[in-house]
Amino acid sequence: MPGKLASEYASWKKLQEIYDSEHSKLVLKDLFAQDTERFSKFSREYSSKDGPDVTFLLDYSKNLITQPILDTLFSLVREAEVEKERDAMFSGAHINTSEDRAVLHVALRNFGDFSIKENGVDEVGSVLAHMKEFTEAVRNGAWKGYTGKTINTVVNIGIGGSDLGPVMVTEALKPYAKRDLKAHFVSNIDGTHLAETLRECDPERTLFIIASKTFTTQETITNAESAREWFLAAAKDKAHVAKHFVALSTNTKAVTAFGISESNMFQFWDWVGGRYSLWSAIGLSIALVIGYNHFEELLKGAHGMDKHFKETPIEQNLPVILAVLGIWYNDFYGAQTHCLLPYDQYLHKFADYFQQGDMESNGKSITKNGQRVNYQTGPIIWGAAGTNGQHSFYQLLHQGTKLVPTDFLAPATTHNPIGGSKHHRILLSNFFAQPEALAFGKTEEQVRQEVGEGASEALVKSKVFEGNRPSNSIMFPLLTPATLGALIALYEHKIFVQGVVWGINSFDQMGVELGKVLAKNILAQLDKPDDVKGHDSSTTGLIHYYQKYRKE
Ligand SMILES: O=P(O)(O)OC[C@H]1O[C@H](O)[C@H](O)[C@@H](O)[C@@H]1O
Repeated sequence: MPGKLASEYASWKKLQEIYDSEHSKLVLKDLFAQDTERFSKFSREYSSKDGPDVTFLLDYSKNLITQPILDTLFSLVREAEVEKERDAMFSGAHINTSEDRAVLHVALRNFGDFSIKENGVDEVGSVLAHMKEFTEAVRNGAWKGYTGKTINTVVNIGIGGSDLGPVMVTEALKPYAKRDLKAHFVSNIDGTHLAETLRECDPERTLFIIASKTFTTQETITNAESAREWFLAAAKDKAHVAKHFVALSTNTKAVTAFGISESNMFQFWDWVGGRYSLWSAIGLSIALVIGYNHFEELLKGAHGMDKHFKETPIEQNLPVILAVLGIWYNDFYGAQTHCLLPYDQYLHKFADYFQQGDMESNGKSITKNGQRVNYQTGPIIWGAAGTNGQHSFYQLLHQGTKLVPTDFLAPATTHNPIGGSKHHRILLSNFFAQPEALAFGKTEEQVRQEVGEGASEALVKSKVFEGNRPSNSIMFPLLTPATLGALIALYEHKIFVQGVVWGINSFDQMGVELGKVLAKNILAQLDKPDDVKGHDSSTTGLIHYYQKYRKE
């Protein structure tokens, strides 16, 4: 039942018993040796039923599980009524209870399959049409700047969900990009971010996209105001702002008060969470860079995964499978983190994106019913594009004291087959080798044979790989817009399933508020040492140090 403590479910208790009595016997080397069918039992191929072709393989055989463990994890999902909650989400029920909101990113990419009732859902099509018309005009040069020149640079000003999705996707889909349209993303309030970006912009040919769901975010509004000042220093006349500034927001009043007319505004709705918003008007920079048709493919790829999630029985449901494996490590093995390792340079922002997607969704400790959880919720998400990580943090993955469950992702084919795909074969050999090394390690006996007689015991021990470190591998033919859409939706729904099992609300973000309030108070005290009041001695000391050394 949504909001119930997960530890009260019978299957949770059973999982604890299984863990206590069996975990020392769960050794991947033995599990594979005992069952030659393990890969075919614990891997699944996804294929989209309609829409653009999407297919990928999820291999979860290198996990510390047996069929009975998996079955108990699926029972947990049933006990937590995940399917009921999923259907409630898809129907438009207000499952974001603390904010009394629906959660309908699936409505942004619904191509007629789900009937959803909520205010604004019937406007999705017209906003998409507006995005299509606008992006085509900018890309084909019909949209002109204030001196009659075409746009060659877009600057998306936004933060959090109004930044990370567009950044990650435009990077991931660069092969589809219009190369003569440069895209920049300014998020940080640090003036350096905007200043360094503006150095590369021509006011006559730059389009600023002010992306903010609330249109009250301090960083975004301050950056937008400074960008407008920079623009007006060249353009002089405020009337020219209309040709160079557009807004993506739910807050029409604040947008028009900023000086952007409603006709230059792309609307979305309060049922779109910031970290689930790249599918909405927030994706305008994506559509500008890769073209509207490719943006639509991205949406369709995600929609295919939505249908899979909505219609597939729990045992074959890929987001559910990823979710329960995560719960197994997080709550029974005590793993603190989850690592995302795409072996694809284009996906180099994938982990950054899901840091917000997962940690802002499931980094909660109070259930929907107001109880403190007595188990771990959302993991710390981190990662990097392969093979870079191998030369930095993989040491800890292989021989450190922490259990780090990992997801490896890779395309079979590269968009850049330089050297007859020589690079790609080397990349993939690493993608295959790392999970193998993590799972099966290297025994002391093997090390002894290698180092020969006379090697010190310490040296021998230091070269042993214990193995038994779990991972998932996801492989797809090529990173296309639709494939990326499906992969993002796969992880979104995984996060959803985990949130329901843990009984928390994955769709609010109360934890970001306190710091914002304190910063506002401190900002008003920064000028004079005498103004610094009401803080602990550490905070006071830090502010005084700043006041001693600051230069305007
Ligand atoms: O889009 P905005 O309203 O400007 O919000 C930008 C971001 O700021 C907030 O602090 C939230 O924690 C994020 O979920 C959100 O994506």
